[in-house]
Amino acid sequence: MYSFILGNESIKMALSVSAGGRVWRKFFKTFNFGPNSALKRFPTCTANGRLYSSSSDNVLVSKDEKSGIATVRMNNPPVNSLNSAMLVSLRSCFEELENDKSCRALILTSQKPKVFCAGLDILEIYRKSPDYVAQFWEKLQDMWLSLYGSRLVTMAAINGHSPAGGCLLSLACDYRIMAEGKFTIGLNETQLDLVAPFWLRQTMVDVIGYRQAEMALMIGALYTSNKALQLGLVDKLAPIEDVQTVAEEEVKNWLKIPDQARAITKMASRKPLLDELRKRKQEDIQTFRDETTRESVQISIQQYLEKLKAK
Ligand SMILES: CCCCC/C=C\CCCC/C=C/C(=O)SCCNC(=O)CCNC(=O)[C@H](O)C(C)(C)COP(=O)(O)OP(=O)(O)OC[C@H]1O[C@@H](n2cnc3c(N)ncnc32)[C@H](O)[C@@H]1OP(=O)(O)O
Repeated sequence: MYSFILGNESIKMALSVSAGGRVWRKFFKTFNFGPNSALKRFPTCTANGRLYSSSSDNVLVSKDEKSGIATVRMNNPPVNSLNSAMLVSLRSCFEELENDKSCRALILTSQKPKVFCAGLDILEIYRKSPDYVAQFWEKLQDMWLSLYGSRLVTMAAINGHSPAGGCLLSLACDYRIMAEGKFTIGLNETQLDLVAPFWLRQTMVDVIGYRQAEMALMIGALYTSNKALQLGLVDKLAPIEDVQTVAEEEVKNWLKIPDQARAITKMASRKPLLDELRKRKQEDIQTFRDETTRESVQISIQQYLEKLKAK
């Protein structure tokens, strides 16, 4: 019964051979997984289970065939900022791993230690047309839906700074291990005169609780690793050179839990937010487009860029 969750077809197969099939059937009927749900997609992986077709090298993927643990390394120098190409590569990589029946877990990390991800590429929202920023935002939504809604064990191995969109990626994972030291993490959007969208704010609330999230979001706080651990924003700290090894050990513990029960439990708790974004996708795109192209916001972004360059 507790076989891999590969998509709708294998779930149906598992149900038909299972004595407890009725229970699971009722579960899936009750939760009515939507069209983008990882649990509904049909697997398309090749015979050897590898289908990593990214045409660029901004995302590097390696997979241990024995354990089924894939490591996804962001590789967009100098700071892994999330531009359109990066968002598309990440999404396609997450989806390919999702559909790879031999993959059970994903570790997300940076190829360049000291910076996990600097967040959205600010240049993608600076003096761009409304249509361009709308398309950019949709790419972010789609990437997030694929990571947050993944059946896999997802672990962020945060080997450096992780502001804004870096924190968004981390919060979309199941567990976060961060490098000790001077590195920071948080949702600092308000410092750029931006407002984090409802789905991102909600993940912060879900992870650190209402009061702390409300405060952190309002002041756009960036926390050191120690403070982030104290708040529960990350789950564990490790010396920077050990972050990957600690992540692999932690994943192995998680993989002792039967995949199906773990993934269904995860989906049951994440489905409301996934559905809410799917339902309000266009409204969310419009808000982003209208907000970011406002002249006052463009001036704030320009000032922020100048501050970054002058650093
Ligand atoms: C309901 C309302 C809806 C409205 C919604 C509106 C907005 C929603 C936003 C939602 C979510 C996400 C937002 C974001 O992610 S915004 C981006 C925020 N990111 C940051 O604030 C981080 C900025 N970067 C840094 O703090 C540092 O670069 C660092 C990550 C700590 C790394 O430091 P260091 O290693 O010293 O590198 P440098 O600072 O020297 O940077 C190297 C070059 O990279 C450029 N850079 C850095 N970050 C970015 C970025 N995010 N985008 C574009 N470019 C970036 C930096 O300027 C340097 O360029 P140079 O070499 O040409 O000088």
